[in-house]
Order: sequence, then C-alpha cells, then structure tokens
Amino acid sequence: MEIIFKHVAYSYQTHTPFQNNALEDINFEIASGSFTSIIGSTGSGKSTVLQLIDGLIEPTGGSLAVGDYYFDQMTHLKKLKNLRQKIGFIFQFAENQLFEETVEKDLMFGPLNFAVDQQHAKENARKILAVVDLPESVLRLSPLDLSGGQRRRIAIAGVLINDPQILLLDEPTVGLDPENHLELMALFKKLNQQEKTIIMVSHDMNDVAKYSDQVIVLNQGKLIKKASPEIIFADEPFLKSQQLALPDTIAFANELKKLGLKLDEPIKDEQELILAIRKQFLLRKKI
Ligand SMILES: Nc1ncnc2c1ncn2[C@@H]1O[C@H](COP(=O)(O)OP(=O)(O)OP(=O)(O)O)[C@@H](O)[C@H]1O
Repeated sequence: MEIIFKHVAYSYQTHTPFQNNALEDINFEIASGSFTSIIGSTGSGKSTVLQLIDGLIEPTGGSLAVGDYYFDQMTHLKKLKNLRQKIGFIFQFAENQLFEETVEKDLMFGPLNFAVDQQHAKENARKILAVVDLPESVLRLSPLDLSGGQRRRIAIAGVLINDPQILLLDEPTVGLDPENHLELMALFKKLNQQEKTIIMVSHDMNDVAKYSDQVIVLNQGKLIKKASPEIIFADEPFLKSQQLALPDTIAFANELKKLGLKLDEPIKDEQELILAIRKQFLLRKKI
C-alpha cells in the first residue's frame, strides 16, 4: 500500500488558546514494501505522522492517501476502521499494553476483535510465537512472568497476528538490551523482505542507517529533508544543525579517512565498513 501526504497539516487543540501546530505542509510518498525512517529532534512531529497514517487522527489541513483510502479534515475516523485492520502500530514500550491474564488470551484479543472464531484465534496465537522466536510454553504464562524482552516480543506478536501490510514502529527497540535489540531489528528486516511496508520513528541512527531505504527528517513540524540514508549521513554539518548523531560506523569511517584511508563508497553498517577496509588493505598489499 502506497502512502502519499499532500500538504498535510495537523494542529492539536485547534481553536483553543492551547493550539499546537504540530505539522505544517508535509509532502512525501512512501512506496509499498519500502523501509522508511522518520527522524528529528523531540517534538518535531514524528509520532503525529504515524498517528495520521494509522487513521487515529485526521489532518487539519491537506490530505493523505494510504492505499485506496483517501482522507482529509472532512473524513470521519470511523470510516477508517478497515484501514486500521491493515496497519500494525507498535507503540513505544509496546509491552505496557499487555493486559490479559495469559499470553494466549492477549494474542487472541486482536483476532477475536476482528471476528475470527475462537479455534482459529487459538491456532494463530500458537503459530505467531514462532515468528517472534518464543516457545509455545509461554502461552499459559502471565505476561508478568516474562522478561522485558519477551514481553516486547509478545506485544509485537499481538500486532503481527493480524497480518498487517504496513508496520508503524515508534522507537521499537527503546529500553532493550543489545541482543534483543539486534534480534528485533532482524525480525523487522525479515518482515520488510516479505513485502511489508515499514515506517519507523527512531532516535537510533545506527538502525536508521542500516535498515532504511529512505529517511525523512522533520524539524518543528516541517519536512526539511527526504533522501537515502547514504545522502543524509554524508552531510555532517546538516546532522549537527539538527542535533542528530552520526551512526557509529560512519563516524568511525570518517576518522579513518582523516588518517588517510581511502573510503570512497558510502558506508551504512559494520559489514560494509569491514569490506571497504579490507579492499584498501588488499590494494595496498598489491602496491
Ligand atoms: N495530545 C497532544 N496535545 C497537545 N499537543 C501535543 C499532543 N501530542 C503531541 N503534541 C505536541 O505536538 C508536537 C509534535 O509532537 P510529536 O509527539 O508528534 O513529536 P515527536 O517528534 O514524536 O516527539 P518525541 O521524539 O519526543 O516523541 C509537540 O510540540 C508536542 O508537544
């Protein structure tokens, strides 16, 4: 499902003294099956963009299209219920939304809500655990008996069980240990390779550089740059002006360049950095 924003604006608490113009004249397109990251400093409007795509709020100006669904300020949010079925929203600290007595009941909640019968909902709950790499034995447990990382996985499984075409991720790995962090990002990458469109809000520039096809930069409610990660992270002065960090591998590659190593190709993760350094050493050996 393609996503198109045309002159989108959003204000909180409109027509009150507390009106907050969170987004202004936002224009972008997100291709079906792509991985887009949205970055920008605190309060720049990233989460508001995700809420608009999910049809949780309607724009106060302009219009947007998500697949066949078109909406503007005249649209009734109730009409977007079917759209929300096709989108999975993984909120920050998603595990805080687990509320049932058992993992199984929690996982069955979504399908039962979308009129799937008990038996199929149970079967789907069992199957989805494999996707998030958890054993079936957790089904009988209370979410409170699980570790933080496992609880996050159950919350994500509860979203994936509805087989969404678009995944909205709001800081999906925040607070996780490095191992769980890596494994979850690998899962999102795999889902993306299975044609799911991913839109991720993140403050983690390593993930943004490594996984995205496209990066959207917001600043105080305005879109100020939209480009590939290679282009975004090659512009250090721009990143500094936005208080955005360089990904570790790119920062390291820049230090190596200062020491005289020729690293001309764009580098976005450890793997590419290792290959580029190896190539330089092989070239030097030949000389
Ligand atoms: N429910 C709300 N009522 C009023 N203002 C809000 C509300 N939610 C967000 N805002 C304001 O809208 C602006 C954009 O907020 P948003 O949460 O989209 O930014 P963000 O880039 O996701 O921030 P963060 O990185 O801190 O999560 C901010 O000025 C914020 O204070």
